[in-house]
Amino acid sequence: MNTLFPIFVKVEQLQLLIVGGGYVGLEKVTAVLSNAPAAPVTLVAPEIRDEIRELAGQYPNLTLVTDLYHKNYLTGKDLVIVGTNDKAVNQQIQQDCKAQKILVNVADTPALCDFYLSSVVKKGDLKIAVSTNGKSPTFAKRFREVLEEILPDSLQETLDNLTQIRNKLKGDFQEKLERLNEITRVMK
Ligand SMILES: C[C@@]1(CC(=O)O)c2cc3[nH]c(cc4nc(cc5[nH]c(cc(n2)[C@H]1CCC(=O)O)[C@@](C)(CC(=O)O)[C@@H]5CCC(=O)O)C(CC(=O)O)=C4CCC(=O)O)c(CCC(=O)O)c3CC(=O)O
Ligand SMILES: NC(=O)C1=CN([C@@H]2O[C@H](COP(=O)(O)OP(=O)(O)OC[C@H]3O[C@@H](n4cnc5c(N)ncnc54)[C@H](O)[C@@H]3O)[C@@H](O)[C@H]2O)C=CC1
Repeated sequence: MNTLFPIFVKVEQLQLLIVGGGYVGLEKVTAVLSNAPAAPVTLVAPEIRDEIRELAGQYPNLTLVTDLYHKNYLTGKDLVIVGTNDKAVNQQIQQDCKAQKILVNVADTPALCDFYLSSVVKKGDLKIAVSTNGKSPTFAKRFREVLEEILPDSLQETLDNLTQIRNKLKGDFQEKLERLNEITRVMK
């Protein structure tokens, strides 16, 4: 059974730390910024890939720190993603986060993760997160591609129209709910 509880996080109002500046660091920072371009992100690692440095040029909210991890870097952080190539360091960071009740993801060790990243399908305001419970990230990626392909671009227009109707509808909650259910019945 997949017991993960999906939520959509307002990461733009949280402080995120990424530890590790290699391929995994790049993948994770790209995933975050492609969803939330203004999210405040700090990335710390002694060696940081050029692609990440280029991103920092594009995103003023991405702060790079060329240093080894130290517990002090957790101060003020809400979420941490760990992706160094040193298992012992990854484990230490996870323990430090748990001690401070900071939610942590250790990319290559599912057992040490409080949360997983997902494959994200985006069509305007519609966002669908795909999880395989850690079973196959590649399946999640492929399924994202399938959904992106089949969902029409006109979805945004539908959402905008529904928002207008939603804002115009008078009456109590129950009446509005019934009307909106009626209008969207065509989707079934
Ligand atoms: C548990 C989880 C924790 C987490 O990272 O949050 C995790 C763990 C691991 N990933 C590994 C490998 C790969 N990960 C990807 C890709 C993605 N991985 C992502 C999420 C997750 N990966 C979480 C579970 C998500 C779920 O439930 O499905 C995605 C969805 C989101 C993102 O990272 O942004 C993103 C696709 C984004 C997209 O394109 O849509 C690819 C493919 C590729 O890069 O093309 C490969 C190589 C092929 C393969 O192995 O499948 C390894 C082995 C490492 C090793 O061998 O050393 C582990 C560790 C382990 O499984 O033990
Ligand atoms: N979850 C996932 O999607 C995947 C996970 N992995 C695993 O993740 C790990 C990292 O992979 P890559 O990014 O490809 O490695 P990499 O070698 O490209 O980068 C490692 C990074 O960790 C940094 N680092 C090392 N010690 C550190 C410390 N004490 N403090 C801060 N930063 C430190 C290095 O400076 C470098 O930036 C590997 O163990 C790999 O097996 C690999 C592929 C996919």
